[in-house]
Amino acid sequence: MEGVDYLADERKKAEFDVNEMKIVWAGSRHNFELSDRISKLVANDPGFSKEGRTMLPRKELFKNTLRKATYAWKRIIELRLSEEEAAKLRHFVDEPAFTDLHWGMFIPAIKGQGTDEQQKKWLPLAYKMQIIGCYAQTELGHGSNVQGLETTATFDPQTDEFVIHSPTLTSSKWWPGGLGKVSTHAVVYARLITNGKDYGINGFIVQLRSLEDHKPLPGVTVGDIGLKFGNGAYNTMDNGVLRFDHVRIPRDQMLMRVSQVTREGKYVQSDVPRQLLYGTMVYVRQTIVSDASNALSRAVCIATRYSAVRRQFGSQNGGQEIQVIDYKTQQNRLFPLLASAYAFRFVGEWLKWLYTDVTQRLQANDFSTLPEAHACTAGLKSLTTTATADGIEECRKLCGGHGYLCSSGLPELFAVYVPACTYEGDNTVLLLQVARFLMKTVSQLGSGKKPVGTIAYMGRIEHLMQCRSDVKQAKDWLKPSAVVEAFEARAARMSVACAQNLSKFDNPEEGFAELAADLAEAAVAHCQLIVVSKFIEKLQQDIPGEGVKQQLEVLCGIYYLFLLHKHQGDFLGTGYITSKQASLANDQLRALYSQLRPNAISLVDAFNYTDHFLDSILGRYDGNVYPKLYEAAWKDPLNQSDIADGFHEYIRPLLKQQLRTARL
Ligand SMILES: CCCCCCCCCCCCCC(=O)SCCNC(=O)CCNC(=O)[C@H](O)C(C)(C)COP(=O)(O)OP(=O)(O)OC[C@H]1O[C@@H](n2cnc3c(N)ncnc32)[C@H](O)[C@@H]1OP(=O)(O)O
Ligand SMILES: Cc1cc2nc3c(=O)[nH]c(=O)nc-3n(C[C@H](O)[C@H](O)[C@H](O)COP(=O)(O)OP(=O)(O)OC[C@H]3O[C@@H](n4cnc5c(N)ncnc54)[C@H](O)[C@@H]3O)c2cc1C
Repeated sequence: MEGVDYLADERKKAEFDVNEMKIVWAGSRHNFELSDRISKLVANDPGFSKEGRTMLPRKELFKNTLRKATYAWKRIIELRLSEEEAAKLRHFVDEPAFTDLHWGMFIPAIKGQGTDEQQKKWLPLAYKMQIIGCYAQTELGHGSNVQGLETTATFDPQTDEFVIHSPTLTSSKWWPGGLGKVSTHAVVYARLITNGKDYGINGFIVQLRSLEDHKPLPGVTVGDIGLKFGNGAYNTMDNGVLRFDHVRIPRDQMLMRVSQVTREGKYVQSDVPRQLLYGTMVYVRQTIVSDASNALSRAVCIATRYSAVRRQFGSQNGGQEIQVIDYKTQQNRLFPLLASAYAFRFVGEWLKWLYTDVTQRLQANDFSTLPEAHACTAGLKSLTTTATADGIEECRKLCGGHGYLCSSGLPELFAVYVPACTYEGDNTVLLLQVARFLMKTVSQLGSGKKPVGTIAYMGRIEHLMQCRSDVKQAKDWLKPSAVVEAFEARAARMSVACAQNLSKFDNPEEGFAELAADLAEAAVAHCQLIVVSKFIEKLQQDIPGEGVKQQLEVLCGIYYLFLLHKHQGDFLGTGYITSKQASLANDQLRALYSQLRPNAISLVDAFNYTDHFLDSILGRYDGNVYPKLYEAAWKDPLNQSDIADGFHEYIRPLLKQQLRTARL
């Protein structure tokens, strides 16, 4: 029945002020009001409908995305939306498109690596979308190893130009989003060669297509790389291939903030570190962490609502069966994901602060916090995207068979999300960057250099190497100090063990390669410590709203106790806890699940998602699942006629043949 809220009873059980929780989730009242307003604007506009998206063939799907992106731009102009509002609108349109790369990477690359003059020239064009750009770094042969890129940019002093060239097949640019069919320009990463010397990778602004007829410019070969995983999903994006045949660009299209080439062809390295060339990646990794909480919370919202609607077994005397959310096994799979969504939200907020801080310092030529910012963005990107991709798939399973239907929203969400584990740095490669940072920190411990920020705990290494947990009863695991010390001791001991093993090798690089799996685990332990600490720090703030803080305390407890349970081997193996203390942690975890249960639906309501954004029958706000599933099935193209296309060619002859055989 329309208009009935099938989850109303669940909502009545809430022990906290949901509206206040919405503000905590959004980060501020301003953010909440902004998201609320723009998400409704998008949901109520038929121009942004998602109807039938997963059924469209590629060409139509792609054209539909172009239509939506252009329509979004039209609305942004008509409504005079600010930059912040426009970004929100694109977010709620919820369809990967070339605009993500234009706004998310092309513009940031010019801002971060261009000189003031270059920014003045290119940014106004890009802001008005008079040029459309992408980020062309990865090649067919190299993605993770940026220093291994092969495209060349050779300076020609005769003409004051760079010659951009793809010398081999493997040097073809491969993957850049927005490149295949849309971008007019790209920031291309190529080896800078001048006076016969190779100075490594640098960014160059290169025009690819005519601004008149959109044809590729002479020397440019460009196209789409082909269909990707999933129905609809990331196939709305034109990930592209690009080859250059001696394409000439003016010298001033080399992005020159980090290094310059003079009119005479002299290479000049400025006093900013070369790593700033990787700055756009650091920026995007930071945004990916916040985005992990968006994607995970969506999946969790669907699985939680459906788990309250779905009933299986346990009916007595014809009464109702049990809601599957009441099974402890369902809670043990679902509630840690709900807690993780909140945990990633808060660590994302903190990371945004860290990024802003490091950016301000860089502007003042203070590069001291860059290594930590790199380690944090790389490590947290890896940790949160891995957990989110796994979490979305778990949510699909939590919804049983119906989760496998596209109308559940989960298959497409997974297919769109899962490449986040690979793009912007493969998750294992990024963990090894964190491990390098940790090994460097451990090796400098005796030098008098005090570790600060997220590795400050290493400064208490002597204590952390020998302390033992003092937990005596289950509720002792609710003490923040007990928890933080447990995660610190585990991370510190795993890092020190790696460092000790590394010291047995004559060649440190060989040792690093041999011990890579252990090093990646130490990096995970360090990153989990950051997430746990930031959640606990959040709880030390003043949080208004009846019962809000208490709910967050429950979620925080579930997040760290679930990790402790899952990684028991690390905590026991490093000798910080006993098996009795591990078992007490598990007792406390179960108790927290019971506390969370009545609040589960309201905790996902606090995400404030519209049904348009969720795009899931199982996750509908009103819980009216079965009639809508039934209705949706009949919309499938296969059901447009009772007799299937192909019946006369394939099924009828079969049946006839069976009849003949039967008569024989
Ligand atoms: C709202 C906006 C939304 C936006 C959404 C956009 C849509 C998203 C859609 C998806 C779009 C997807 C788009 C895409 O996918 S774009 C393509 C993304 N590609 C990658 O992420 C490639 C990953 N590879 C690398 O980053 C490098 O090759 C690595 C790091 C692996 C090695 O590197 P390298 O070969 O150089 O060697 P090294 O390890 O000896 O390191 C040397 C030193 O440099 C330091 N170092 C390294 N890296 C950084 C850094 N970044 N900042 C600061 N420092 C850094 C490092 O600590 C070391 O320091 P030290 O030990 O010597 O002190
Ligand atoms: C959907 C999508 C969008 C993308 N968009 C863009 C874009 O807009 N612009 C752009 O430039 N690029 C883009 N990329 C490319 C992306 O950044 C790369 O694919 C990514 O950096 C991984 O590199 P790779 O493909 O070379 O993986 P590989 O490095 O080849 O990874 C293969 C395997 O090798 C392992 N491995 C590699 N090196 C090591 C090591 N040192 N130690 C241990 N294990 C290792 C990895 O863990 C992985 O298991 C996109 C990719 C995807 C999937």
